[in-house]
Amino acid sequence: MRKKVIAGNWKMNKLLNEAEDFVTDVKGDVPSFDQVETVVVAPFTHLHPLVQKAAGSDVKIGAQNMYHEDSGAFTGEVSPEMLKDIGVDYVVLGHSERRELFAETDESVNKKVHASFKHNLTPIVCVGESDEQREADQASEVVEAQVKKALEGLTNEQVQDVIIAYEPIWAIGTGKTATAEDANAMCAHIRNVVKSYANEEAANRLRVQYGGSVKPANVEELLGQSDIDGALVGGASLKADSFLQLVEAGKHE
Ligand SMILES: O=C(CO)COP(=O)(O)O
Repeated sequence: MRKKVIAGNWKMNKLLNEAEDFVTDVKGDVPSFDQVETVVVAPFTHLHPLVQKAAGSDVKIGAQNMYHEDSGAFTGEVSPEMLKDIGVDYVVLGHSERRELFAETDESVNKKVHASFKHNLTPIVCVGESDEQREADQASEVVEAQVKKALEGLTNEQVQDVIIAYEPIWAIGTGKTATAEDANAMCAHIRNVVKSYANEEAANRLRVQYGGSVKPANVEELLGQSDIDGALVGGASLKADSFLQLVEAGKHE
């Protein structure tokens, strides 16, 4: 059985004191790491203080992006080595907002995935189709191409530690959620795509999250599906009480 991962992607929200208060509020109430992985994915400026706030608790901290090189003349970028150095454990890669607004490509995501393994960061790789692509019946192939490129060149040992977040773009921040059945079908498709080039065991261990308007009211149905192993949550992760409800729903005994 795959352990669920509930990750709150704050995007560009919260000032430092609000972020610290949030972690202080939730850290005593989240289930143990053995029951569910709880990740707060925060802006770069907040990462180090949040790692310190979360120390000794079951809350892990993730970054929203990074560059693929260790160091050098890359003004404005943050390296995987820097993230690891301050105690960050996860990194979200290829979010649709980064693909759309900041020219992130499947190639750059693949480089970053390799860099995350070099520095022992767990990558949360985002994939998902647009409204137009879904309307044109291209969702499966779009997602398949994104997954194949993102994971290109990984070993089976690495593949099993990847987290893929299936986030249909039309469901992000819109209040529209994919039906639990549709979301599950795409998550199962993703696992089958992985099986076509990694071994069965690695593909069965890899976790696939759903993201897009996940909230306390729909999380249980989504997480109850056979191939949905967690959630990547924007809006509903910003308040401590709703975030805790989401994490609680991911818990197994
Ligand atoms: O983009 C998302 C998480 O990465 C989803 O955002 P919402 O939960 O606000 O729809």
